[in-house]
Amino acid sequence: MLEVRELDAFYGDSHILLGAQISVKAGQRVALLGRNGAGKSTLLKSVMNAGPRVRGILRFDGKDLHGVPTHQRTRMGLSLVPEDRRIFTHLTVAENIAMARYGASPTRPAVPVADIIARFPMLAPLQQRYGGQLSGGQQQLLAVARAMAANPSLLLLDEPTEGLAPIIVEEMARDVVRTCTEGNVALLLCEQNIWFARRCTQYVYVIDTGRVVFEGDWEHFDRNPQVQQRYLAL
Ligand SMILES: Nc1ncnc2c1ncn2[C@@H]1O[C@H](COP(=O)(O)OP(=O)(O)OP(=O)(O)O)[C@@H](O)[C@H]1O
Repeated sequence: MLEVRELDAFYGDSHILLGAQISVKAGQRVALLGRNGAGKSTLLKSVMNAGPRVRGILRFDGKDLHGVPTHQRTRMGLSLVPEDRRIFTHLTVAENIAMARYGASPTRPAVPVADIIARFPMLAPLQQRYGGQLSGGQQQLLAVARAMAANPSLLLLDEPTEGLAPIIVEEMARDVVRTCTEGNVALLLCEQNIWFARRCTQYVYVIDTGRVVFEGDWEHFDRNPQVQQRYLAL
């Protein structure tokens, strides 16, 4: 489904990704781990055409993504929750979720708000509350719920647990796994929280200074403590 090969990414003259290679299969849930500044967000943004200039192979469902604008990538089934959430603070929770219809297409209609709320139970009592009145954790859940309302086939999540209380992290892990599994939605998750990444995904990539330095399932990851110490400081 997503194929990234020999991907270079640049901000101006800064060369951030150096030949990065990852792939995500339909319905597969994949973690991308790495230290601060390793290039995780840059990779997600490259997939969405949301900032860096890129060179290399970038394909989604067999289609070359070069030159495809961001809104079109959303209509193809890609949905990104960026690190800063981008919640509309002056709209209610229900209205924020309903905004997903602007990314919909005839072949990929938005999921009704009520269906999304049913999948994210913590949002049910908050439906009429304004985005700006939510806690950080509630805002993050809302951002994930809104991304799912766009009916993606691949969800890109950028460090959703940053700064969240453990109880919300657990709730989010449950909601993410359930909604991805029920809808056969693939996941590409950038994380520093290994517990959450392990709970949500089946396969792991580790990235360091713009290069993929490890890939494998979690068992393989556990058998390589040197990778964890060297690249993740675990
Ligand atoms: N808009 C930008 N312009 C210039 N350089 C940038 C920009 N965004 C990120 N960078 C640089 O690119 C490198 C990779 O950043 P990136 O955000 O991809 O890392 P990350 O692995 O997601 O880290 P974190 O976990 O801290 O979010 C860093 O050195 C960062 O300073």
